[in-house]
Amino acid sequence: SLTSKEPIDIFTHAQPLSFFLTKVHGISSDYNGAYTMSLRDILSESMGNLQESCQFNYMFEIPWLIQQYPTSFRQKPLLCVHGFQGGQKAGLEADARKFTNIKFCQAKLEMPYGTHHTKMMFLMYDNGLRVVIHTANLIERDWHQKTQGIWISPVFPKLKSGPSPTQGDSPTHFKRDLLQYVAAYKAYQLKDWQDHISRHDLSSANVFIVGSVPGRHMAEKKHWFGHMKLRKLLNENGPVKEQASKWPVIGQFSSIGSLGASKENWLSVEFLQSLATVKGTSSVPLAPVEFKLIFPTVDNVRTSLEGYPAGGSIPYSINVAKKQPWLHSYFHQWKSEGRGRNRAMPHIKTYCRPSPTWGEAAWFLVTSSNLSKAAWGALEKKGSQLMIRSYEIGVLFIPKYLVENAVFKCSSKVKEAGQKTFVLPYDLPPRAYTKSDKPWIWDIAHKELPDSNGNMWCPS
Ligand SMILES: O=C(O)c1cnc2c(C(=O)O)cccc2c1O
Repeated sequence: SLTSKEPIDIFTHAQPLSFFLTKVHGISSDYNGAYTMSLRDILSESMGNLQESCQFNYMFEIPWLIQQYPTSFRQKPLLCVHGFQGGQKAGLEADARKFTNIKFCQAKLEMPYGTHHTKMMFLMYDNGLRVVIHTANLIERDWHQKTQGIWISPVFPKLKSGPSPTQGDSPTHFKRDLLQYVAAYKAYQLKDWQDHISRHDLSSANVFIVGSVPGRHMAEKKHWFGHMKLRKLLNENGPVKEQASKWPVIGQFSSIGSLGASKENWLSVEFLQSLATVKGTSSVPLAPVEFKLIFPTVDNVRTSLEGYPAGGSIPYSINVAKKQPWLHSYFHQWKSEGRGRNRAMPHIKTYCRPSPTWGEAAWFLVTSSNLSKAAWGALEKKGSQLMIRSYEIGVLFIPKYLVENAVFKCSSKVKEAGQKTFVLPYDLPPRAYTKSDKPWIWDIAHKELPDSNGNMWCPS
């Protein structure tokens, strides 16, 4: 049906949810059709006649990136927004030396241990502006055999009435929040893109922005970013208590930070309180809410398409893991039978609130944010300020802005999905670790069993 169609047809078929996974090399074409895109697809002529673009990301392979643009677009102005400093910054600029159309913007990172994780594209066409928010680095390995998530906006037409921060906003305040996010860089190289955004009509945007910007955010700013923005959005637009207060919460990610000596330090109180927020309250959930975490096992990585090298993009370090053994009892395996991606290791990060029967969801978030305080923020000074170290961005899907129901019908079984089904990246219910399963840790040896290429993992 859709496997041979142009990218724009794949895009249209996936409306209004517009949530995609990246195509994966080495799996059946049945799972690389509907609801999947490659970077070449996203940048293709069928999606729009590109004039200039802006790529926010963490890692860039410049020659490979340029190759993903159609030949006719490779000389168009391209701004790359990164967080690199010193030698890494010099290396990036050297790689782009021969591409005179490429400029750089170095995002300021004033908080120690912060990174520029945000993965977003601004695509300016001759007929409007498209925004893409996703989870993949701009390196070939991230688009080859991993599971990555992508949200693609409609083409936002130009406002007839000239630039406006408020005209052309959506019921989800997408324009206001995107401008607020970009403004936080305080970077002169982004001024033209801030102007482009303000000159367009984003009223058709049907998702909420959940971004993170480094800093100590206090007073009203405390709810502008990180998990406190999610708490505010769920307080205003989440499921009602009567319906979902007993529903589980799922977190799925590809890296983990230091979360403290026990769950109460951050995960099960501050963070879960935000994820479990229902409309009208954000007090600690009445009945304890089940929190299930999906993170690859050593065996998931070993038997993956890439083998142990997949673990090179799953940077959970032994020095962090050994401090939080309590965390591993929350863990579930990576399973994606429905999407044909059991062996395509996750670099996608998602959070959602499914029903106990697993066929519905009250909300779904796809984001660059892993399970870390650096990404989501940690409350300080008796909860009066939220300290965030990194730049992150994601989009929150709320049913009433997308379908005629109060909940999403959800499934990973892409072959059975109806038009209004939220097609998930992984199977529900999540499958718990077995007694012998261990979480993937990237900086210890794994040499009991060879991987799918017959190799062992011996990091030095
Ligand atoms: O997608 C990203 O933003 C991102 C950031 N950092 C890393 C690291 C690291 O920071 O050591 C190691 C391996 C993969 C990633 C990665 O994929």
